[in-house]
Amino acid sequence: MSILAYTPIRDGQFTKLTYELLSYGRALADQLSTELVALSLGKTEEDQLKTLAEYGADKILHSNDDRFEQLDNRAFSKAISQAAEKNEANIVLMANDFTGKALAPATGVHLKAGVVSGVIGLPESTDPFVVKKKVFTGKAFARIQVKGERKIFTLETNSYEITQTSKEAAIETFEPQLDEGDFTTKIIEEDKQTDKILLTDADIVVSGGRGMKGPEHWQPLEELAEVLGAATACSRPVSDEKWRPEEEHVGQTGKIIAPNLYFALGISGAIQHVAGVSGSKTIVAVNNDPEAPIFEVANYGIVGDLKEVLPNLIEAAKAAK
Ligand SMILES: Cc1cc2nc3c(=O)[nH]c(=O)nc-3n(C[C@H](O)[C@H](O)[C@H](O)COP(=O)(O)OP(=O)(O)OC[C@H]3O[C@@H](n4cnc5c(N)ncnc54)[C@H](O)[C@@H]3O)c2cc1C
Repeated sequence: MSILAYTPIRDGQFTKLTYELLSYGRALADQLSTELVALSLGKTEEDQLKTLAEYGADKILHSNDDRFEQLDNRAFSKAISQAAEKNEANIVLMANDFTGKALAPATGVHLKAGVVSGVIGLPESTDPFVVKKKVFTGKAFARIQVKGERKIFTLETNSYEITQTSKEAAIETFEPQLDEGDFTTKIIEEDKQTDKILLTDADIVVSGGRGMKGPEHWQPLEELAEVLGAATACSRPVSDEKWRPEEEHVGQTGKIIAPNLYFALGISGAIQHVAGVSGSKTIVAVNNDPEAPIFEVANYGIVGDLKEVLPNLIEAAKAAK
């Protein structure tokens, strides 16, 4: 038996979540006294592939097939299943990003595996096999027993510490058996909305709420984002009022994000907003109301008026650079 971790590549790089996934996979493999196999599909530089070992992989499988250039649910899930079968992997790990969310159910069908999405830690027990995930927009936990022999877990962002080692591992070529009919998706044209940092990929996000008082006051928020190399976001009323574009809206009905650092500026912290940002590693809130609910979820809170606090934050960020 082994554990297979599917490690998606984006713009030629593995993401932070990939390294969290491998660190998690390493700990799970140690717990089960088995080996961790990393699988990469599509063109990837050897230097990048080698990093997979540094974060815990015992073996790296790589397919250089051009056809893996864009995500295709059918072809990718079939390839992952074949890799799992070839390596007798009873556990398949994926990131709980758009790739894992798309591929885990289809791979589950191929492998007849039990699928749990958004797992937040190592199994609480392995006999029976019980994993934990957040439910009800992060207000409660569920412990889920997976009964089947084969299991697929997608790991929630920011739920496992990255551990780097000086390990090395062999890179093996993997050639899945796929025919043209397995590639069902063809991207004809890409029309990028913005060349700014993508909100869902951003490491740092600076977000504004109704406390910003109007679209004409957004310049300092954008300046802070620029100094920090951050993406900008907003609460729902802000996008409803057209102060900011709809694609910046985060929360239950907007984008779900999990950056390393989230600034909530003039955001009250309503449950529907927090549902979209609670996966953030660190939340910094600025609000002039000390009773604002955002302070219940914030790691750092500043009680004060944004007119005074924001220029100081910008200066501090510039100084830190
Ligand atoms: C079904 C449903 C789905 C929803 N989905 C979402 C969602 O996806 N995302 C979302 O964001 N909301 C969502 N909402 C709305 C949500 O309930 C809140 O109404 C909304 O998040 C509040 O936005 P806000 O914090 O920007 O505004 P407010 O609640 O008005 O808060 C503004 C905050 O700014 C502070 N403030 C004011 N002036 C200053 C100042 N000068 N300096 C510092 N602080 C100041 C105030 O103290 C206050 O805490 C949803 C609601 C429903 C019913």
